[in-house]
Amino acid sequence: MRPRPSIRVQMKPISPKFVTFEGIDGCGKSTLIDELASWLDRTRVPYVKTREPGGTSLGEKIRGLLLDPAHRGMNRQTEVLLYTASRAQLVAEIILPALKSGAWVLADRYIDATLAYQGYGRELDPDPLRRLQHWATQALVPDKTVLLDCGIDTAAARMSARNHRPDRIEMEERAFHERVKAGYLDLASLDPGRFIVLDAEKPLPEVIADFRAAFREIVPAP
Ligand SMILES: Nc1ncnc2c1ncn2[C@@H]1O[C@H](COP(=O)(O)OP(=O)(O)O)[C@@H](O)[C@H]1O
Ligand SMILES: Cc1cn([C@H]2C[C@H](O)[C@@H](COP(=O)(O)OP(=O)(O)O)O2)c(=O)[nH]c1=O
Repeated sequence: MRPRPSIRVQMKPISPKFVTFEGIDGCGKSTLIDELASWLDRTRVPYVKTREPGGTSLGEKIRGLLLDPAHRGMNRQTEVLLYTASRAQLVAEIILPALKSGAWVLADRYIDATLAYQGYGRELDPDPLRRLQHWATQALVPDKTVLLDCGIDTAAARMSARNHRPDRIEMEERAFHERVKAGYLDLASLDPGRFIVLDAEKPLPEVIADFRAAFREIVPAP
C-alpha cells in the first residue's frame, strides 16, 4: 500500500504591526489613523490606537504640563524628559502588552516626534536624544512610520478651519516649524525601509488612495 501523502497546512503567521504616524501639527495624522482603523475593522484585525504625549492616565497629566501655554519658558531638556517619560509609560503600559496580545498598534506620534521637534526644532544634539529614546522605549522601533509631508500654511489653515486653539508648541515661531518639517524629511531619508512618505498637500481622497496603495501588502486580506 502506498503511504498516504501527509497534508501540510501552511499557516502564514500574521505578526502584529506597530505603525506610527508623524508630521507637523494639522497634517492629517488622526484622519489617516481612523482610515487604517476602519480598514483593520473590516479585515477583523485587532488594534489599539494611541497618541502622544498622553495615552495613559500618567501620560495625560504630562501632556497637560507640556502643552499648557503658561509653560512657555520650559527648558529644552525638561521638555525632552517630559515627552520621553510619557512615551516610556505608554510603551510599558499599552504598546508592548498590545503587541504581545497580537493587536496592531496605531500610534499618533512616537520617537521620531522627539527627534524632529526637540532635535531639529529645538536644535538639540540628536545622539543623546536617540540613546535616551532607545532606553526609555525598551528599544521598541515601529515596523512602519507614515510621514505626512505638508506645508506649514496648509496645515495651519486646516487647524484654524476646525477652530483649534494653538497649544504651547504650535505657538512657536515659523522657523521652528520649518526646522521640524525639514527634520522629518531628513529622518525619513535616513531610514527609507521604515518610512512611508505621503504628499499630504493633496486632497484627502488622493492621500487616502496613496496610503492604501502603500499598505496593500501590509494589511492582511479579510
Ligand atoms: N489631505 C487633506 N486635505 C484637506 N483636509 C484635510 C486633509 N487631511 C486632513 N484634513 C483635515 O484637516 C484637519 C486636520 O486633520 P487631522 O487629521 O486632525 O490632523 P492631525 O491629527 O495631524 O493634527 C481635519 O479637519 C481634517 O479633516
Ligand atoms: C510626541 C511629541 C510631540 N511633540 C509636539 C507636537 C505637537 O505640537 C504636540 C502634540 O500636540 P497634539 O495636540 O497631540 O498635536 P497633533 O494632534 O497635531 O499631533 O507636541 C513634541 O514636540 N515632541 C514629541 O516627542
